[in-house]
Amino acid sequence: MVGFGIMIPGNPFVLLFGIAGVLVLLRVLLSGTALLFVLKKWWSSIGDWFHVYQFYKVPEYNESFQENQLYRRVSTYVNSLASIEDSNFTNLFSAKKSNEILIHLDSNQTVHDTFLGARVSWTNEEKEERNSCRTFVLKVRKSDKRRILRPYLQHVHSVSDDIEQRGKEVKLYTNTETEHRNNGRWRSVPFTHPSTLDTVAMDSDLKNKVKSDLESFLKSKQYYHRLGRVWKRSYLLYGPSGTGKSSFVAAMAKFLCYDVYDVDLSKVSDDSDLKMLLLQMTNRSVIVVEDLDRFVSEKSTAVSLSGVLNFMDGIFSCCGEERVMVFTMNSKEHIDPAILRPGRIDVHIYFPLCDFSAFKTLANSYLGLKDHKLFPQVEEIFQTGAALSPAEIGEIMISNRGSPSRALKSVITALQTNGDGRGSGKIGRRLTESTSGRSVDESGDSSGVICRESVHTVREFRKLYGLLRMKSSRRGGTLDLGSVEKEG
Ligand SMILES: Nc1ncnc2c1ncn2[C@@H]1O[C@H](COP(=O)(O)OP(=O)(O)OP(=O)(O)O)[C@@H](O)[C@H]1O
Ligand SMILES: [Mg+2]
Repeated sequence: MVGFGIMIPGNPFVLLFGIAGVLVLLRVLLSGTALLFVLKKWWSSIGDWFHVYQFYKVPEYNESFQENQLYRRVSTYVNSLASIEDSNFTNLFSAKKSNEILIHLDSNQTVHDTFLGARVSWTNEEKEERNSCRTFVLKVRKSDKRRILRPYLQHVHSVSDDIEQRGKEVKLYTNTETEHRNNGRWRSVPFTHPSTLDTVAMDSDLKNKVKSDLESFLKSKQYYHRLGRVWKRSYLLYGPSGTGKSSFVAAMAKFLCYDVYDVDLSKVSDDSDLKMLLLQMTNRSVIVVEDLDRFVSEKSTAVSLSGVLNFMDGIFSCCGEERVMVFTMNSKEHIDPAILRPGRIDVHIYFPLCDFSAFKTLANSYLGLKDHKLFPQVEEIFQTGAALSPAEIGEIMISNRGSPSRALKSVITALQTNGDGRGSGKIGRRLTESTSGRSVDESGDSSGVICRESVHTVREFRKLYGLLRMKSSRRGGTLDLGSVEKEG
């Protein structure tokens, strides 16, 4: 009889070699199959039986609903780990550079990391419940925690700093409805508005003043702190529709390299909701409230006037630093004087309809024209008081960009038919004023924006623009050089 059996080699080395060979063969066969994944999971659970772990939570918001900066850093760090590719669920996004793909950890997924020989893991916890915020949970072996925790968190900090510096992308935040308040009220998209301070047509003196005002603001941390003031500055941009207010806000944010928070008052449920939104904004940001006059006069928001005033300079607005607040409106006429009272909004900038000088700037940028035989005719029409908004003129130029002569003729026709009288009295309004009690230039140089209290500066400025009569605006008590010119 011939028996079947497994031949066991007598030499132990041959035996070991054989076992190793079988394991390698198994590994090769199993790689890429679900079985390997299950085995790995078992192996890690067996490891977990032998260790005691410490868990650290990093929530997105702190108990006062302010953004936890560490959460943002951890998120940047975790999404940069190579091991994220081993996670079961990830989100893929196209990056700013068109051929780059970004991988982001999906909710409730875990990613592993090693540091100084210790193995740690991060889980991106996201609960379905209302009002619960997103949290990263760090898992560290108790035996490793004393040795690695501090240096590891420092490592997370410096890596995320590095990444953020390399690819700082300015973001535009918009507030969501109250019902969607999970994970905070702000949603962000990359801020890609094409406007810059160079592309906005406005009086070059005025533009330079605003530029130097912003520059001096950026350098004034110590100055504001010495005065016991919050390091923030507010601007009111007002003027007819299509004169470049929104474009200028975008240009300011780009110039400062700050994120933009665009507050939609129609989506704010009440005054305390507005405070909450303010608390959830980060530092180094431009906070914009567009069309404030409309919301206040039409009462198309649930926010009260006192809610708006508190937002501007109340105690809650002091919870952040290095912030620029910008309010836009079409006219100051129907606005409550409390909003315009001196000191409430630091700088007021008027955006006028197009005059001949602004027209030339637009013709240069839209049509590449420095001069043209039709320019004298255009100038003549402007002198009769005809005016259109830069948006209207820009539109005509864009649609006729193939033929500069046709574009200019169309502008002339539009000025003759639609622009009659709209521009009268506008020239003197291309001014800025400050109600903060300080010249914009912190060195005390009065060449900056006008201060309400600094009467000499105001007079000099008025002389400069040929405005000899001075009058306070009817209700606000704020200097409004534009209305003087208009009425005078
Ligand atoms: N001063 C300007 N210089 C260059 N382009 C301008 C200027 N004003 C307006 N435009 C162009 O017109 C369009 C509309 O401008 P924008 O939205 O900034 O006006 P606005 O003052 O905010 O108007 P509204 O009061 O209706 O919100 C933009 O595409 C912008 O490029
Ligand atoms: Mg606008």
